[in-house]
Amino acid sequence: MTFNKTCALGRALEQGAMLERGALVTGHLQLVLAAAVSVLLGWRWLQRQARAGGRRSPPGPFPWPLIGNAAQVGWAPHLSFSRMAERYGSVFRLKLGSRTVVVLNGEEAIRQALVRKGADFSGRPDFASFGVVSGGRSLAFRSHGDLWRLHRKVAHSTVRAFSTSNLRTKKAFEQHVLCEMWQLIGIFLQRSRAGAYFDPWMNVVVAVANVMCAVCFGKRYRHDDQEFRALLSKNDRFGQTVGAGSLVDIMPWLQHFPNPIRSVYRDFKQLNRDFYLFIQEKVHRHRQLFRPERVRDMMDAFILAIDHQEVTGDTGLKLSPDYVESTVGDIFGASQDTLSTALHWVTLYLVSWPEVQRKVQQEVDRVVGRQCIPTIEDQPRMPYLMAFLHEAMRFSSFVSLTIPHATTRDTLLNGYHIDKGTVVFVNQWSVNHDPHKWTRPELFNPERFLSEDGSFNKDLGSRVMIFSVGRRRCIGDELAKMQLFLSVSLLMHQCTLTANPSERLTLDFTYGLSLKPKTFTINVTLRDSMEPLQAAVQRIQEAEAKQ
Ligand code: HEM
Repeated sequence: MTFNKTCALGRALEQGAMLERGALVTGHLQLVLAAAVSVLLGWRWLQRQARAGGRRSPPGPFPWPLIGNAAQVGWAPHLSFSRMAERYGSVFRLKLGSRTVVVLNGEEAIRQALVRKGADFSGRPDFASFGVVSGGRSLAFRSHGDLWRLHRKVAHSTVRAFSTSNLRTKKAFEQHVLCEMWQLIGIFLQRSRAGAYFDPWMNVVVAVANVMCAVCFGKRYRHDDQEFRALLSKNDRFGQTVGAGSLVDIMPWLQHFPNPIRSVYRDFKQLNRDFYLFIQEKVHRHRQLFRPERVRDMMDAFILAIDHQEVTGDTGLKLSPDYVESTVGDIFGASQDTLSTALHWVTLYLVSWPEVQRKVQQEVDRVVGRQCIPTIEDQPRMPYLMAFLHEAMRFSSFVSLTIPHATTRDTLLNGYHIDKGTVVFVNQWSVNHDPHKWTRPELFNPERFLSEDGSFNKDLGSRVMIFSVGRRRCIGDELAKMQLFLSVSLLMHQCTLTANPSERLTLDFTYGLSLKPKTFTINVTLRDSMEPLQAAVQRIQEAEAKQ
């Protein structure tokens, strides 16, 4: 027994000594490894410097092997980047996994890169996830080149032709918004019966998507259509995969063994397939009923331009027929996610600051009256509403970082050398919250956009950066502003929104390509009669029935 004990003790001591020796050896090994890694990094840095001909690359934090600076980016990359910019300057460099990333902060650096050096910064990274969107023919996620230029021209002119190009198209678009807002308000009132509070998110998404469905392929869906809701409910997962700082593309080795990132990417591929099939089915039916002399909607316009007129670019390149699907997919996807997120933030701000809501209602009543309904022509006479919408976009900066860019050639920015193919993150949030440009940017204050005479300060409004700038600037900015103006003016003319007193309202968000507010509930009451709105919708429906 004793022997055994001694033996056991002896073995334990021996094991202890071995462990200690092991620890010593491991300690030495760690030192040797650390030294080797440092030498390797130093050598690679020297090589890079030599390749850059001694030119300076942007400063930045020390990158760790394998993950680089991924741990420093955290849950809200735009906030981390703004903090890093205070230390390293408005142009700095990071390593995310295997990729070098240059981050641009503040208006000067961003305009310098995207506008003055637009050709050098208009590429997209060769990320695997970008190749999955719209069957690999996405306008938004593919890199620059002649085909992209032609694609963008066709898409941009068609979007304008069905929304903002003249008063007739504006009126046609306005009617789609009017019908959807009438439906949405009806549902809000139903869900608010007996003083109930409800989460407005999914109804807002369906209403916004329905406007784009009507414009793109002349169809709308019921709010309780489960298939449509399931399709739209995947917006978050899309944005989390393609948003700047997502781990899917910067650590491709994570795809080789089971882990949450691999599941996210598999989900992403599936949701892109589902979305593409949804659009493909609509295009198929449209092609069967297509008549060139009767262009019914945006989809017909793309079929006409791509299949029949075979538009060509300067270099003679053509878009193949499957660009109809990818273009409609891009426009439908890009618009419904961003616009529903914008309306969700607007709703949150209206219930968070009831005095702002009252001012909007007073202005709408003064300009429109209670017997008519707001129209797009009322916009110039509603400076407070315009100020509120611009403050909502500035304060939320809900597309905090644009879709990632990439350099198209070796280039110089602020005296720093940047290699061709470098990933570039554009921090729009830093522009909208720059304390040197905005007084107390952390406060929500629509009045900042009003001049002394009470008019809307357009110059200041144009300094809010949410649609990006330069060659990749959003092609739907005018449509988006028009839809937001019409939706909010109609909502405020008809209803009062109230926060749930048993809930603590928070301005926190979930990160992705667009920042989403956390769930909140509201109650909606009718201000007086819905008759003028009802009558306007009836007139539209009767006119449609006659066609
Ligand atoms: C409030 C609403 C919207 C916001 C905040 C917004 C914002 C943006 C941003 C930040 C980009 C990326 C620009 C860059 O990478 O530098 C973008 C691209 C794009 N947006 Fe929008 N967008 C909105 C609505 C729309 C709408 C309504 C449409 C379509 C009708 C649309 C279509 C597109 C397209 C096609 C691109 C890709 C452009 C390209 O890569 O060349 N967006 N948008």
